[in-house]
Formats: sequence, C-alpha cells, structure tokens
Amino acid sequence: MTERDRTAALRAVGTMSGTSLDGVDAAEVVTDGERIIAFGPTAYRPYSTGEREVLRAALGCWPGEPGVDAAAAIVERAHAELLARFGAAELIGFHGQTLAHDPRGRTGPRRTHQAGNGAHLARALGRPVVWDFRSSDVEMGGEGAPLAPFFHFACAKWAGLTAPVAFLNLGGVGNVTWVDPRRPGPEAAGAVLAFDTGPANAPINDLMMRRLGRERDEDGALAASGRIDAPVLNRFLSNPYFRRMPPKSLDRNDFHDLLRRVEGLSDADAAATLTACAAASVTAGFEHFPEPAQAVYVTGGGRLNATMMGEIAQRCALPVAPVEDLGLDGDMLEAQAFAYLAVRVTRGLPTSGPTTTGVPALIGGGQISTPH
Ligand SMILES: Nc1ncnc2c1ncn2[C@@H]1O[C@H](COP(=O)(O)OP(=O)(O)OP(=O)(O)O)[C@@H](O)[C@H]1O
Ligand SMILES: CC(=O)N[C@H]1[C@@H]2OC[C@@H](O2)[C@@H](O)[C@@H]1O[C@H](C)C(=O)O
Repeated sequence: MTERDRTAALRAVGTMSGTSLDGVDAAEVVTDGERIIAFGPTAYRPYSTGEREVLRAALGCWPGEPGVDAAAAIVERAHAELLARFGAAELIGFHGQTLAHDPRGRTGPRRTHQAGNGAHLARALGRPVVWDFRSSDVEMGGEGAPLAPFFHFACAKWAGLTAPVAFLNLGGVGNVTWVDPRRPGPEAAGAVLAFDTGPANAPINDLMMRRLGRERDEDGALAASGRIDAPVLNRFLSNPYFRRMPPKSLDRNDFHDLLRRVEGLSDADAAATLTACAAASVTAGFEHFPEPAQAVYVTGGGRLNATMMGEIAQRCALPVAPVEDLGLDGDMLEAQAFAYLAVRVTRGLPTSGPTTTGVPALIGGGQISTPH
C-alpha cells in the first residue's frame, strides 16, 4: 500500500442477504471508493430454518404490512451477530434483505423494500453504517438494481483486464454487467452496461423444495439427467422482458408462473427445463452488449451448478469461468460490492447511473447512520 492509499483508504465491511434466503455474507474491502486496494476477511451466517420461514412469509411485503417487523428483527439480529466479528472495519455497508421490489410501480407507487434498519445496527455496533442503497435511485426514476456494476468495474481493473468482459451473478435472480476496463472509471461513458437477466436459481430451488424437500439441485445433477421441454423453454423466451433494452430489473417472483408450466414434467425434466430457462435468459441478455465480451466471469451460487454453466457456455460460445479464475471470491462478491459502495457513498461518489439502473443521471444512493 502506498502512502496515498493509506490516507485515502477505508477498511469497510459489506453485507448481503440475497434472494435465495440462505443467509448473510459479510466481507471486508480496503478501498478509497475508486480502486480496490485489498480484500479482507469474509464470514457467513446462515439463517435457521425458523428464521427462513419468517423471511419467506414476508416476501412481497411492504413496510407496515404484517410480518415485516418480525423479518426485519431477524435480519438485524443476524447482521449484528455476524458484524461483531469484524472489529477492524471502520465502516459498514448494510444491504438488508430485499422483500419486495417494484421500481416501475406495477402494484402501486414505484418502490423497493430492503428489510433491516441501518440506524439500529449503527447503534448496536458503535460504527457508522451506510444502508438503504436502492431507494433514492428508484425515487429518481431508476430501477434501483443492479448496484454491483460499479464494483464489477473496479474488479476488472483490480484483475488487470484490458478488454471488455462480462460479470454474471447467478443468485436467486441473475444479473450481468458488461464492463470495459479501458475506460477511466465506472461512471465514464461506455464503461458499464448492466441489467437483470432473468430468474436463475430461485425457480430451481422452489421446484426442489416442493417436489423433493431439498434446498437445491446440487451441482445441477438432477437437471443433467433430464430432458429440456422445448415448448416451455420457447414460451418462456417469448416474454417481452428479454427483448426490452436495458437497464431493467426483476423481483424474485416475477416469473413465478414458470413453475406452473413445468408441473406436468418429471422431476428431472422439470429441473432440466428450468435450468435451460435460466441459461437461455442469460445468453439472450448478451445480445444487448454494446460490443462482444471476451469472456464471462460467473459469481454467485449458480457457478457451482455444472449443468447451468455448461449450457450458458454452449449457448454463447464464449469462455465461461467462475470469478475465481480472476482471483476473486464468487461467494462474497456481492458483500464486497456493498463495502465498496459504502465507501463511495461516504466520499460523495455515484453508486449508479443511466447504464446500470436507468436512473436519468449519476447518483449516489444510501443513507449514512452514525452510532450517536
Ligand atoms: N453446489 C451447488 N449446486 C447447485 N446450485 C448451487 C450450489 N451452491 C449454490 N447453489 C445455488 O446458488 C444459490 C445461492 O446463490 P447466491 O448465494 O449467489 O444467491 P443470493 O445471493 O441469495 O441471490 P441474489 O444474488 O439473487 O440476491 C442457492 O440457493 C442454490 O440455488
Ligand atoms: C432488488 C434486489 O435486491 N435485487 C438484487 C437481486 O439479486 C440479484 C439481482 O436481483 C440484483 O438486481 C440485485 O442484487 C445485486 C447484488 C445488485 O444489486 O447488483
């Protein structure tokens, strides 16, 4: 670390409680809000079965609705326990748990809802907390998601890349960032283009739970043993979402009718078909890239699903590899993103813009809560 790095840098810990509802990730990043200077320790705190049930029951709910306070209390408790292990971090970037997301106002006002109050955490942990990262973007007319893209740009620089690549996150929902690391910064014209690709693991997990009482299709083994139902896949791909120009974002349950469409199929064929839907929606998204990516680096749990990874590679004819190939941590990239974004917020730097969330101008989201 140079002297300049030492004075400009902050040690921040970021957290992510993702749409899969499996638990909370936390990861430290040392950064000045522009460059990644170092990655620090990481930790994970799973939700118990009982906690997960409370969170699941609150999915789709807005503040003030039944079940939301109980969900928020669980989110805050889990984060407080986990973050207590990060005594060296000077700043916390707290994403919270998305319960509902409707940036286009299809069900009422345009809004997004991440459970958990950062002011409570700041008091509990005695450190400043940046939180509520998405609301101001939505208020300004943006999608409020995805927010990791500016961090993906910093990752490409950190890895020394010199040509456009894609970072693909395969969580409950999929999202992709096309990055041109030849640009000076993430906010520069032509540096990033990002959007949600479609449902990724969420429908597969729901199928596994409903039919077999299992959390997921381990390594994509069940899907590998089944046959893809072409009519279901083609009908899914005819959804106008895939042709819509980015930016665009999704709620976890936006494609909930997909599960109904595979009802008549065997377990293996249903898993194969849902996996193909996830892969095909990803590669349909690549059509929107401003110029071809040289490679696709995959983060999130879906990178461990060999069937999904194989189908994406087959459909796009690009090298598709886990982000570990760049020296990054695919389990923690989103948590690291919120550490990085928290520092950007404290430095007054933008966290989203027209090519990431579609917000009309670059904006810095997030509230800062101090302990006192
Ligand atoms: N070994 C594996 N085989 C198959 N699928 C896996 C494996 N490990 C994880 N997954 C899938 O990845 C999911 C978790 O991914 P991840 O933690 O990236 O999601 P998330 O952060 O909750 O979601 P999002 O990014 O949408 O908020 C699991 O629910 C499961 O579906
Ligand atoms: C509203 C919301 O929480 N969206 C999540 C979700 O999970 C994946 C995808 O949908 C992405 O849009 C986003 O998370 C990542 C971290 C993001 O904002 O970049």
